[in-house]
Amino acid sequence: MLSYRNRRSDCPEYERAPMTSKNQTTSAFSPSFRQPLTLLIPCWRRLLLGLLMMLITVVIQLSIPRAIAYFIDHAVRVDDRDWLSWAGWLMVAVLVVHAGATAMRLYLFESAGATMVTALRQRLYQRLLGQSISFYDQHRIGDLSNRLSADVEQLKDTLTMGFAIALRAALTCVGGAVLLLLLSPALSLLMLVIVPLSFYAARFTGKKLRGKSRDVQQQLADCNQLAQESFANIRLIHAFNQQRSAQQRYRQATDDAKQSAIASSRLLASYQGVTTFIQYLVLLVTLWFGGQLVLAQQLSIGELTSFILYAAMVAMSATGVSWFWGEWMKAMGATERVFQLLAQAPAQPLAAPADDQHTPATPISGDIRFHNVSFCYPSRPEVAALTQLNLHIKAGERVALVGASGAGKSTIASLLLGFYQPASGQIYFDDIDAATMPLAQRRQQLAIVEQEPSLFSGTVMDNLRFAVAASDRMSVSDEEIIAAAKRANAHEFIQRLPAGYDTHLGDRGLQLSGGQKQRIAIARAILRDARILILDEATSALDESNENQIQQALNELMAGRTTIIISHRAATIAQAERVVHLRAGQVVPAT
Ligand SMILES: Nc1ncnc2c1ncn2[C@@H]1O[C@H](COP(=O)(O)OP(=O)(O)OP(=O)(O)O)[C@@H](O)[C@H]1O
Repeated sequence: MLSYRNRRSDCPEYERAPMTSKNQTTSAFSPSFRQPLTLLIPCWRRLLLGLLMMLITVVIQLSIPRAIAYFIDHAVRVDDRDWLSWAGWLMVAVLVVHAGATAMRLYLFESAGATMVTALRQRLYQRLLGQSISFYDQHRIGDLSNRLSADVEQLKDTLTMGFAIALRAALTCVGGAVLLLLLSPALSLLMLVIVPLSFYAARFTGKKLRGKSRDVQQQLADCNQLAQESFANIRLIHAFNQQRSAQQRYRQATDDAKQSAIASSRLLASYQGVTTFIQYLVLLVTLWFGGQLVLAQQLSIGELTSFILYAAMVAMSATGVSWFWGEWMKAMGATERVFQLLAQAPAQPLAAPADDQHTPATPISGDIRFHNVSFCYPSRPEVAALTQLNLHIKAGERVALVGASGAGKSTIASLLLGFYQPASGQIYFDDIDAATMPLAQRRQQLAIVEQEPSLFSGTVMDNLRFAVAASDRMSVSDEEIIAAAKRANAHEFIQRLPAGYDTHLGDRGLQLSGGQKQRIAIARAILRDARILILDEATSALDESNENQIQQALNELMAGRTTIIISHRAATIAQAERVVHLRAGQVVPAT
């Protein structure tokens, strides 16, 4: 007899999902600069128009100091009131254009951000759905949902508004620098020394920020995971009086995240301090040196005024560009895992290819054969769940799988459903090697009633329709759904719900009892009308009063189908024509 301890497997080293897990906060994966920019492609029209608006505002902004210089040096010296009011109206008109272009620019960039973030979320969600079940065995749900929410949002802010602000700052910086050179090359040289300092400070801080931001994001994901787990297990927490310890764990996790966020803010604050100092230093030096030039009559007061305004503009824009560098680094650190996930190929052949979904399955009679199948779960490669298992279930046969907990009963169901692939050996459906069958087609032949059926938030009708929404029977009428519910003995209790079939089931279907959920699951299996039926502890939540009713429904469901019954209940096992005993991942030979 094999014991668990010596159930070591000859399973190959599984390829682990590359995404970092809880304790790995650093990753070798690093998105290129271009990668995030490709996300902007779907909204390029809006962005282009936004850039045009930005160009208008930059040109206006750059022309203001020159206009002021002209005003000081010429206009106020001539006593021409008509000219003054004409100039006033012109300025109002320019300001209106400036305000309009600013509003348009903001709207265009914000809406482009919303478009980008939606497209990214959809892509990421699709990628996640396409991963194998073993991927989910190895990743925490809280972590993944954080990628979809907080990480994506962070990228949006940087890529759209942040990018726009930086671009405007860069344009202003370059334009201002050219105008400064034209005004006074001597004074401009001073700027050449000081401005690069602010870029250097940005580069230095940016690198550090990237790492810190990645840590913050990971710690936030940890908090999210903790909260999700607590909410999902809220009954257990209350039953065991563990509210205080749950609170402590959450406090600890959020305090850790706070510490990292504070460290990040400290870095950012010091950087802001340094750049602000550089900014004002530029102004002071310009003022002092410019004053000398005015005294030497090499510069007019108007020119000095406009020079100072340009110098301030250039210094501020340089800070803006370098600020963006910091933000970019932060966003890259925070979203490394988003790009890691996007780069992760869907798990073929485990994932259902999209166009397979609608291809009708080649009908099979329901004959199943496991030939020398060995398997270990990718998250536990050191333990064999099945070892050289041989099992033949004839079409239409009703077989019960029994055995101690951990013997491998549910694993057989998971392999049939193609959640995992055998490490060695073959599974045949009607002599067709399952490995050669498109996964979606294989699944069309199977229906499962689980021990703890999952219900989605939505109406009862939605939850029933879910069984066939994307299968070979593309649509079913409400009447067919109600007929299935009647056959599953679910119709009566559904009718008693506040809005009948239109009653909204809460998160995870909490409003229903275990037995009611199982009847919904049976109705789903009836709707699927598959050749092979798997009942995984399907009657575990039934009391004696409704057991007979359910059993009737199940008998009708099982008629003419290959049925695999996984159960510990003698009454359920008695429904089988043959009982297969499993022990330590193998079939126990009949004595
Ligand atoms: N998702 C998983 N990841 C890693 N190991 C798993 C996973 N599911 C099951 N196992 C392990 O595989 C072995 C077989 O488990 P399986 O769930 O098939 O047993 P079972 O006979 O259905 O047990 P039970 O009657 O308790 O449901 C056990 O050692 C179990 O710990």
